Amino acid sequence: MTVLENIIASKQIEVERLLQVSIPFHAAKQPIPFKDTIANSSEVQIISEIKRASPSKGDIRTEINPVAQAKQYEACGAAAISVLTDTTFFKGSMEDLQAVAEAVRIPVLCKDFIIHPIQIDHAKAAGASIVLLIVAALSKQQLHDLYHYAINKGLEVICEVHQVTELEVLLELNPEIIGINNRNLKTFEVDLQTTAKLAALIPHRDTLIISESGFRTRSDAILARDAGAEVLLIGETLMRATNVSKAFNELKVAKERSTKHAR
Ligand SMILES: O=P(O)(O)OC[C@@H](O)[C@@H](O)c1c[nH]c2ccccc12
Repeated sequence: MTVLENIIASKQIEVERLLQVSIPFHAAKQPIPFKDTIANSSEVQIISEIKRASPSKGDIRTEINPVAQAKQYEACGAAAISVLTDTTFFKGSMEDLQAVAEAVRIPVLCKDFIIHPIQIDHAKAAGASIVLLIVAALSKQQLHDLYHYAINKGLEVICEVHQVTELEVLLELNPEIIGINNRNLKTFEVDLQTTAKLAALIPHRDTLIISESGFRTRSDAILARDAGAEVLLIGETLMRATNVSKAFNELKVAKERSTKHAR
């Protein structure tokens, strides 16, 4: 069994449980726009992640105060905050997301392995503005159904791909936002070239491309920018940083790139 298969099996049990209980959250705020705020910026934007632990890295910072960390991200100029809400594998929770969403004025992404609409209901009720759908974790039908379910709830959706075959399935949906994960969720291998490889196959100029995972240095950020990413999703490097704003600014690059790379 791959890690992804393992996680999905645990999500199936979690969904059974969620279907038995009433939703414990009632977000006061409406979703906050994300994609439309990116277009006018002159810099590559950053989605900063609250990630206490992961199956690939083990404990990162389990004791973190997610609200204090998120407020630092917001002060740095993050475009959005991603909160890992899976407990079993990432030591996060929907309570983390709810606390963060209440404390910041920027959109919050529910970072989880969504396989059922009930998870989208919980994410929205906890205050998420964006949800993630991982193409590798879903059938084509599930992907279509969950995508439209979330959009109809007024949420924005980041559809995540890692392989060409996943991208081909996804493009039929004509999604507004595509997340290219540089990390293979089945092997945990990270290859920053994944973004360039897949971005070159995305035909619509107005599709927002987010490059996800593995960013440590400024040259990593430049590589993704030159491949066509307008947003970077960064977790571990910011979680481990002793000086968050210094680490953030290191990874913040101008949008401008040489014309030979332009899509
Ligand atoms: O910590 P990193 O390498 O900066 O990665 C962040 C983010 O991209 C990663 O957490 C992630 C991307 N897609 C996911 C899907 C599920 C869980 C986690 C992820």
